[in-house]
Amino acid sequence: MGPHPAVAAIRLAVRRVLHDILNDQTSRAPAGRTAERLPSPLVLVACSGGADSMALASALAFEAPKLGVRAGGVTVDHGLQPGSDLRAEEVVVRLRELRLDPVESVAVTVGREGGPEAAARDARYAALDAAAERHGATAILLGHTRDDQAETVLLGLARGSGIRSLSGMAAVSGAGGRYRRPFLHLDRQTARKACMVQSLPVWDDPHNADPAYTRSRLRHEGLPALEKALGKGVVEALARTAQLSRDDADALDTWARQAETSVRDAAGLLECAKLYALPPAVRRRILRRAAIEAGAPAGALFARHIEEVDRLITGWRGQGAINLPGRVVAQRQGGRLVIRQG
Ligand SMILES: Nc1ncnc2c1ncn2[C@@H]1O[C@H](COP(=O)(O)OP(=O)(O)OP(=O)(O)O)[C@@H](O)[C@H]1O
Repeated sequence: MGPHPAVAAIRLAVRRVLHDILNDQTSRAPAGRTAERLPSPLVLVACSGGADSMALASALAFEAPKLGVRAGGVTVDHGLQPGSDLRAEEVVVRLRELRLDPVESVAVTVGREGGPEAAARDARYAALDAAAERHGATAILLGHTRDDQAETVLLGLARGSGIRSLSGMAAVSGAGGRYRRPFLHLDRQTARKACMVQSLPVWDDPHNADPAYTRSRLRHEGLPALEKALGKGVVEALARTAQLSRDDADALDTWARQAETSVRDAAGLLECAKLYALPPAVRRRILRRAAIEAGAPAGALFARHIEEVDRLITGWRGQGAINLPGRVVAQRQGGRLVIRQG
């Protein structure tokens, strides 16, 4: 008898990603080095001890040896709750029980910038990056599920900042494609079930149920209300929206990069008449890139800033300079758009 369907599903998802990692390694290898002669790659699982990442750890532990991949694990102690260090040690024990090696717990200090969720995320990714460097890991697996993806799309929708923010999380991201999300097409229930049938103890993060956090409210109130109103398929539809939006956003980014050279004059200044002729989605991307290049921090540059700069092109009536974050100033001068740090 084969494994339980939930266990089969998590293993298949991880197997596919391990194959991708091995293929990438082969295609990047110097000419003449065959797969047999390449060092066995190390893949780490980022594990909070929650159901999603415990399921991921168990599937990695099962699949990696069969493919000649070394498998390890990292848990990050955010230090946000009393006893979080003990819990991290427990996660370490559970990962070792799965025969992952190396396994480590990393303590981080969470700052305040961008709010509690963003600050914890920044600290976590910095620690995971450092762990990957320290151990020479080829990839780090994250346990984000289809449900997490649906939540991310809704958060992007509420921000109202275009299809890039609707495109959610990428299956592959980070420096050199370091981060992989094998469960992005799998629902949270499957991961939880896989832990249950394998008798894997899981830890439920109290933050996940804390209504003080936006994502938690969305998970426990927003999405259930949407499912009630629109039907059960809404999570899947939102995740599909993410994929379609990502493809569209990538295409528009490419278009904007190509168009950018043709709207600059010999001195490299942006020509307003040529910008005017472009579709708004392409033009706004060029304006955003120009503002970031001039020194505006990407995270502080909102759609309303770009819309204002855009009006210098499409709604010109002699208005003055526009102030952007990072002391960047955009102004129209003799048919040219000048964006620079003031
Ligand atoms: N403290 C942590 N240490 C290591 N990795 C983490 C930690 N917290 C989150 N991660 C990684 O990020 C992924 C997403 O975490 P997040 O807390 O957003 O989602 P989740 O649905 O609660 O996941 P999980 O059930 O695995 O805790 C996790 O699956 C895990 O891979």
